[in-house]
Amino acid sequence: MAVLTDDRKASQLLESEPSFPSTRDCWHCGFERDLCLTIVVAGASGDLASKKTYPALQFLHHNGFLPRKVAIIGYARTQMSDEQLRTKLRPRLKGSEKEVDKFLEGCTYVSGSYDGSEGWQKLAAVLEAREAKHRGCPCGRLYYLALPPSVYPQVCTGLKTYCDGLPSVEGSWIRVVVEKPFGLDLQSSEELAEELGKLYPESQLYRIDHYLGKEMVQNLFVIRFANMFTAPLWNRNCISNVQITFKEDFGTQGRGGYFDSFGIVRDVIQNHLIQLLAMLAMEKPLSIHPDDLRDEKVKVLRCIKPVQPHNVVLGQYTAADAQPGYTDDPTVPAGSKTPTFASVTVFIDNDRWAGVPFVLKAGKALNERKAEIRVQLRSTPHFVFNGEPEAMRNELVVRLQPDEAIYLKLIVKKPGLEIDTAISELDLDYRQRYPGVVIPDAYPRLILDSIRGDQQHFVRRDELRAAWAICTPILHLIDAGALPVHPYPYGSRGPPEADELLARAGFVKNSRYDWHEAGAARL
Ligand SMILES: NC(=O)C1=CN([C@@H]2O[C@H](COP(=O)(O)OP(=O)(O)OC[C@H]3O[C@@H](n4cnc5c(N)ncnc54)[C@H](OP(=O)(O)O)[C@@H]3O)[C@@H](O)[C@H]2O)C=CC1
Ligand SMILES: O=C1O[C@H](COP(=O)(O)O)[C@@H](O)[C@H](O)[C@H]1O
Repeated sequence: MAVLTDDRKASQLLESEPSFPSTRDCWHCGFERDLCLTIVVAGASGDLASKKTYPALQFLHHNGFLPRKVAIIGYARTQMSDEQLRTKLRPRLKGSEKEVDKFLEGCTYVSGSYDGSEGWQKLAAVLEAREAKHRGCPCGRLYYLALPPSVYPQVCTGLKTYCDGLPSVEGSWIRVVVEKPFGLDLQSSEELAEELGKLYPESQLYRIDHYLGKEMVQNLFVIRFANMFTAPLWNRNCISNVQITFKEDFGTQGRGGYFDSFGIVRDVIQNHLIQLLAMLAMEKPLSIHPDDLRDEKVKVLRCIKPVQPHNVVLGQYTAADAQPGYTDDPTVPAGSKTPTFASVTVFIDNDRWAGVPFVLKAGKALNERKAEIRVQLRSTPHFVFNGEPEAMRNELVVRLQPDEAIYLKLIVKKPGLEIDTAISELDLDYRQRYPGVVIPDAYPRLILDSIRGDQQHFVRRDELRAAWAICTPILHLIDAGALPVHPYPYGSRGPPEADELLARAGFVKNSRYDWHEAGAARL
């Protein structure tokens, strides 16, 4: 129970109890209509909160995905009034002024420290007062930590100690949402998990990896297990190699100070790309129950041996075409060797995948922004047609972004009188196939899942452990400066050594593939 020492403050807080003046019925929420939901955004004054958390909440609110009895309370150390918070958030929110105002009316702010008790007591008083007004209703409290992980233990201790007093109404719950990075290596991640685990059981912890909230990542599960044609192909007999690629066409843009202590392997590969790998390679789960799915992800991740140094290429971007190099960023320490590019090949030691290279590639300041999965099949044996048989390979590409698409490169007869071959494609372009359909961003989906209590797209502790186990030895070598970091110009495809690694993985690039936008002249 909260202890509030100052009665005057308590009555003020009670008077200012917020709620959304939403008239929209929450018909498709999938949770109790009566739920009194309070979302606490800890770290509300920060970047993540204003860039991602609040806009995602506004999206859910605007589209009727939040229950009617909902309030959003920001909490952070910065002294700010409710109105100042609203002014700060306003430019980040979308929609008409009326809609934005409606959302912001339900957003209030409490300031307090993360390590003391006073702020948490104030917050607890607000929560309890609000829930008392809705006596008899089940209450949900979503504690969203938009904060650096270094303060998670303090914040969770404060929340647990002072803000754990839920009314005893059936269906009431408390959930804690945390953001990566979850540690710097296996040991520090385990220590953090241990500390949080003492305060909140796994069932209450929602670890966000926002790639799991992307449309095409969730689609992977369906493509793999709802289609008959994928099942017989999805193994070492048919698949030659797999590439999972993340590319950004911009550098650290002033975030270099943060990035420099992590590097691209911790920033993108250990989490997002390994999660994609698990979704791509796991066995079919018993059911779509979150734990059945996560059990399978853990199993496949545990079959992956730690990354070997000879299977790694690292890079760091340098200035080119008036674009600054990584170390030109004033927030980056001079002479830093932190990789902004990495390509790593891993192998899955199980019956399905033994010997198939999975190349995980991530880089900043490259030639394009793109995230995709490329499954390259083996060449057809005894190729009786003209052309280079090695290069005539089927490829299934799942493009996560930009512009979601799935295409299968297919060998066809080149139209005409001769029997000649060409590579064409079966092409599912989401913009064309689903015109006008808005594909929601990852954050609204994941926040909605956490409100619904669905942990399917959140990282379980044993998954996290398995992912760190794959990357930790190589990270220690990188940290020790024991691996070469190749320079690559800003805006290029990365260091050429990465293409050599890809070639060693058996990838064959077919230079004859000639893609035309729909409607343009074809072969
Ligand atoms: N629905 C749609 O929108 C469709 C679009 N297309 C488009 O057609 C174009 C060609 O498609 P696709 O063949 O799949 O993709 P790309 O030609 O872009 O790339 C194919 C693969 O080859 C690699 N690669 C590229 N250049 C080299 C190189 N010089 N040496 C070694 N490897 C290289 C790429 O790596 P890396 O990514 O690291 O450069 C990637 O793994 C793309 O722009 C694609 O978006 C095709 C079909 C459908
Ligand atoms: O987690 C991170 O992801 C972003 C890329 O996310 P996306 O949804 O825009 O693809 C990346 O820029 C950032 O460095 C990393 O920390």
